[in-house]
Amino acid sequence: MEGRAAALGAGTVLNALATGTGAAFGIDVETRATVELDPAADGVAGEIAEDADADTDLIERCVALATERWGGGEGGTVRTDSDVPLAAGLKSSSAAANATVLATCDALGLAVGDDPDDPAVDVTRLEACRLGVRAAREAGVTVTGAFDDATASMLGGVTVTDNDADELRVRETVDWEVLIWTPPERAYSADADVARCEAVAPMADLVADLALDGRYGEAMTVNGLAFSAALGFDADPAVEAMPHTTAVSLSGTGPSVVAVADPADPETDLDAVADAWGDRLGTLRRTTTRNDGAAVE
Ligand SMILES: Nc1ncnc2c1ncn2[C@@H]1O[C@H](COP(=O)(O)OP(=O)(O)O)[C@@H](O)[C@H]1O
Ligand SMILES: O=C(O)C1=C[C@@H](OP(=O)(O)O)[C@@H](O)[C@H](O)C1
Repeated sequence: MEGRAAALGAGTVLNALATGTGAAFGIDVETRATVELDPAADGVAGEIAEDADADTDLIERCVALATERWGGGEGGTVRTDSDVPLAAGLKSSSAAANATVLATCDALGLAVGDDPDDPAVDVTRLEACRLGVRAAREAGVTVTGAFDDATASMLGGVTVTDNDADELRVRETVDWEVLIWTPPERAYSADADVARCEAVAPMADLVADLALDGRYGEAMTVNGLAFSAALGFDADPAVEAMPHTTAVSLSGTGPSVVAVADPADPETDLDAVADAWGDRLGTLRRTTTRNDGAAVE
């Protein structure tokens, strides 16, 4: 009983740590999971290809919760390999959880889809996403549950969510070119200074209003300024990028900064941003948004 799936990394439009309302968008950077189920196995053993010392609790819980819910409580193994850097603000935890839950469904021989009324669909992607969020809460890798990041990773496009209720408020497609700067340091969401984020709640409310109005670019840029200040990140990379982009923001609790460009806007120029960011330590990555989301492979 082997199953495989892949899920997306994502960038932030609105960090949910201030108010519980968040927004994010899927990008073309993937995490893949392979799950091998064995009814005789005692528990689940996880492995992360890029980092033998990283914490595998999240993906082990994802398999265990999924087999409890949709299978017969099988144990087994789970292995992820990922292009999403761990704890860099690009939603590695959401991508790993989503890929693992879908791979477990695949190993159980279940059909995954989006229409809950379709008799051919055993598990919807939104149900799978909520199970991954539950596992993330239990593993202690999240503050709010990060349903915003989880839905962007699972469904693709841009999503706006209420993370207190795990409710999807908006999902829309978005087509942007993307440039990401990831500094060498890491920032685990669970260690973020929540009180400092709550202090900028009036700005987060403004960002939510812009996002709910479909003004995702302006929302994202305001988010970046507010949360860079709250979390103590330098806003210079965002200021350098602003003249050449549709939007730019610190992603999640950092440290990555994500710049996006609407290809239909001749004023945007991500090459100019790459030049401006070129001397900074860390890595630069060019990609695009994705609107298809996670899938069984
Ligand atoms: N590829 C992966 N495979 C398994 N677990 C992962 C993977 N990437 C991240 N995680 C889990 O997510 C945690 C990091 O979560 P978090 O700090 O929220 O980072 P991010 O902002 O990238 O989601 C890790 O400690 C690990 O438990
Ligand atoms: O743990 C959480 O509840 C969250 C973590 C942040 O993302 P990162 O995990 O990318 O830092 C933030 O953007 C998100 O809205 C909520």
